[in-house]
Amino acid sequence: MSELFTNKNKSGLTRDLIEALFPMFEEASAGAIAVDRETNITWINGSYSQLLGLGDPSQAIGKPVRKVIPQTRMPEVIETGKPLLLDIMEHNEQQLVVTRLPYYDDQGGIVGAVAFVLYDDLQPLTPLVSKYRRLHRDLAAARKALAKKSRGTRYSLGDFVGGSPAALEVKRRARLAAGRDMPVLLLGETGTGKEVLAQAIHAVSPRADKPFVGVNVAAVPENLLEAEFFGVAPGAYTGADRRTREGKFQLANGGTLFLDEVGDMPLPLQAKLLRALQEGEIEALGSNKVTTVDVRVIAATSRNLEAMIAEGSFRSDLYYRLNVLEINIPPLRDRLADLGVLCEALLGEICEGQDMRGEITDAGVAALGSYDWPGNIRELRNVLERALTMSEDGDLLDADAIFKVLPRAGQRLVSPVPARSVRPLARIVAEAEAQAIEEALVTCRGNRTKAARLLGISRSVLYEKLAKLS
Ligand SMILES: Nc1ncnc2c1ncn2[C@@H]1O[C@H](COP(=O)(O)OP(=O)(O)OP(=O)(O)O)[C@@H](O)[C@H]1O
Repeated sequence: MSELFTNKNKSGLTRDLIEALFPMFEEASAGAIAVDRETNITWINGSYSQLLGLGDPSQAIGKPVRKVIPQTRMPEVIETGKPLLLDIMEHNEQQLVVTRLPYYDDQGGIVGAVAFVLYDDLQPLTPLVSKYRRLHRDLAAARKALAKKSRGTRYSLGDFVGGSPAALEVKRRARLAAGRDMPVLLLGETGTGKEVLAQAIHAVSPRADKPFVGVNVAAVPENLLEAEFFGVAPGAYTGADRRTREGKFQLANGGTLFLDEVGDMPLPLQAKLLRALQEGEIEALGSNKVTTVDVRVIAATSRNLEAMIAEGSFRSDLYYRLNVLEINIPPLRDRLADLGVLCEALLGEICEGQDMRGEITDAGVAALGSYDWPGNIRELRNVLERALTMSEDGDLLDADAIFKVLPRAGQRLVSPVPARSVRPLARIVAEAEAQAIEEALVTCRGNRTKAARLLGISRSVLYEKLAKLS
């Protein structure tokens, strides 16, 4: 086998192949040309000279190929002895797909090169080129998503949509917070974007390439909170788990810890949290070893912490520790000017990857402005999603489409169930539950603790159900 590839045989094989394939290539290609060792043209066929606008092909013979085709890479093929199997060459604003091959004498020395123009128009390659572009785009999007994921965040400051003076002030303060390594307290009703903002602050802070770890205080049962925050030493609980379990503080080490619904933290744990923040030290449950942690805390709440301090349910020293830089996120009803851009962004998100247009008329936006949005932007997203689902007008939402789904005082939205239709019981129960939760949240203006009480369930069960719903 290896003798086949000695220089002599290789050159013989190449010549044989060239002789056999040449007429076929010449016929099928849009042009062909040959040069000698000095890169002077020795032959050019009629179609190539026509393509190059030469008129009489014989005029080109003997001329250096670069004089006739300035962009050619034939000299490179002669110099390296390596073929250029696929290349795109520009000539007179035209893009030509070319292949260039060296050819040898019987001693294996290069005597020249031959080139074929495979396509003089990229049209036949359009499916390939667009597939390549699409893959390239997908790759860039996947890389971006991966980078965000490895930081632990999904949002950046651009995701906090809004151009009203109130929204711009929020973004200004968020940028300020990002540049300073200090605790931040985010205040705002449910669904106003506290988590969006916390992630965005982390993503533009010097800790961006370190973890972002979030914990929703209200969603964790009270007896598990300490372990959730500070971890568990091996053997802390008799029997079962003998491994170390890291808490959120350890997981966030070097990065940012987001304490959502910090107002729901029980008093005994508030004291431990204060110590962790003051000393930068934590103690895992069942351990007597103190570990140092370096964590930047961003806390958020929809509750009135000052009123809680007055009634004795929140420690004032913890409040001052958390509230070094405060950002108040206004409710949607106080920045209705942002409805238009928010609709555009949310409809874009909802329709992404689906065959839906998702647009809203000015009258549709004005209709949204008639409501007071206790669930804020989360509720706006739900309303738009529902309007699109029920839309009969090619996904263009007008005022009628909005009024059909907009909750009204005393009349909550009921999904249109065709009369007498029988559906699986589990689905009916799930829908009734979702509706009851929504009603409770609206009645309590988004206050989840009150809503849970109204529904007769614990806060953590309510959070579990909300997580499933979203
Ligand atoms: N300014 C904004 N621009 C675009 N989307 C937003 C904005 N604010 C919130 N959202 C969207 O609204 C939803 C709720 O946001 P987020 O979870 O950040 O609110 P929150 O204030 O933390 O709510 P909660 O207090 O109930 O946890 C998310 O889907 C988020 O993407």
